[in-house]
Amino acid sequence: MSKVPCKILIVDDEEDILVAGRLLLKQHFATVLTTSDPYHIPGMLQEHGFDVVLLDMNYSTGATSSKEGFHWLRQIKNLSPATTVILMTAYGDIELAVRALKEGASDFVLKPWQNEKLIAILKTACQNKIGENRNSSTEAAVKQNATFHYDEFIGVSPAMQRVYQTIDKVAGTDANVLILGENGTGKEVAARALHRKSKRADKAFEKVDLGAVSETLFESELFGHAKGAFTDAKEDRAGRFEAATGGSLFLDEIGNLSLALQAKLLTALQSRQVIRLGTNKPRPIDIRLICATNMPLYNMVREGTFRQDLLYRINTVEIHLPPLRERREDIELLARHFLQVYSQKYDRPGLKLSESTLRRLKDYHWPGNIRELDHAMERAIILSDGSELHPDDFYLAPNEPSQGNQQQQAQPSINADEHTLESLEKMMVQKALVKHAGNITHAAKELGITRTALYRRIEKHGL
Ligand SMILES: Nc1ncnc2c1ncn2[C@@H]1O[C@H](COP(=O)(O)OP(=O)(O)OP(=O)(O)O)[C@@H](O)[C@H]1O
Repeated sequence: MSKVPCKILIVDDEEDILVAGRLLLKQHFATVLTTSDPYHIPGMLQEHGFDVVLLDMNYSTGATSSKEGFHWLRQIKNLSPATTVILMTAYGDIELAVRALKEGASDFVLKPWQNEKLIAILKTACQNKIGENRNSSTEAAVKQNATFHYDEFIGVSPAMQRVYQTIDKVAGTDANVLILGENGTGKEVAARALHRKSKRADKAFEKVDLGAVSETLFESELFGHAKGAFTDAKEDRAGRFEAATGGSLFLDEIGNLSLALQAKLLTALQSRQVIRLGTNKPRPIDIRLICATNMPLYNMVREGTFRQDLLYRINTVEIHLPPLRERREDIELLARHFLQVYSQKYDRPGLKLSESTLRRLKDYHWPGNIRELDHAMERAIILSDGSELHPDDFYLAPNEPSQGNQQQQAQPSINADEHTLESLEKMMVQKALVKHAGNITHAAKELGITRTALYRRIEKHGL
């Protein structure tokens, strides 16, 4: 009996179902893969480009609300619109199944299934696919599909799927969210996604970089001031809390706040009101608070540099953004995304990544995470010649046994006796660039020189 040339994925958290399904379907269809972890769906879709996904509706033990099934149904339709989804539901879930059909599922089977019926449903689905795919394989369509996006995130790794699901769950609530992750992992992207998916989406998203607000301006910046409250206060001004009314307030770099300012922020959050400097009128605040930091807040609480009560106020829900080196399956997707963006920007159509470049990018430890990959791709595209990017076009530091940028990386020490002034300067510049993942502003700040002076030195030393 010849098998139907169709690729099927079965997703169910019960191993017995997967084994039974695989044994049955392999007799009739060319490719049958299974997974018990729905977080692997996006990665598997990208790799194999399935024609049909047979999807269970409930996952966490005992869950029967089918919420998860709907989440994964939407993910599949978003990532790979050409893939047919057939749902598996228990008897009694018919209403849910009907809702799922409206949301894009093609059909449903009742569990426990009848073998002939399941095969018939899948054959019909596959035959329809074969008709549709005569000219283009689903795999190619999936690979070319630029919609491996969740909001503005690119990434199919299970680690990122967990992040997307948390954002989906929490966005509709007013819970305070704390986003943790190394530099450049996408904390601001996550904060904006939370806002866009919330019921506050049509109101302001106010971002305050607490690392850049001075002690003296903190209160006026956050709570506002009245005319004449201090020398430069020429007129009444609302602070960021008020500006964010009805919307979201994103406090970035919250780990950089001094203890004195932490106390002021906590008071405002506890009382849910602010008082503009130079006035005594409390104004109620109506904001959704999102905070972010790359600092180890829990350690800081232990060391006494971050208030525990403030931490508990801001961390109702925590989102941890994994470093890029812990989700290597996303590197190629991101690299291709930036290739597309910058080859368009710099008018280099048709530019490709060589196989050896891809290998190098996937092996690298990316201490500056996605921001570093973004900059590395842009720089390589600007500096490269020819139609392909090669490993030499990238300025990447040697891989270190790094734990990333949350703890300071061990930098090779420099023995001044062994070098000339010139070579020392080159090494210092190099070291600062690596530490700050090519970020000129930060590297210049660390070196105590201006950005222009740093650019001059980069050019001088051919870096
Ligand atoms: N998953 C992703 N897909 C595509 N682009 C991303 C993703 N994550 C981050 N980026 C991009 O990487 C850059 C850094 O992201 P972002 O500013 O959100 O990081 P961050 O964690 O807030 O960094 P920092 O701690 O330095 O403020 C941005 O240009 C952002 O658009």
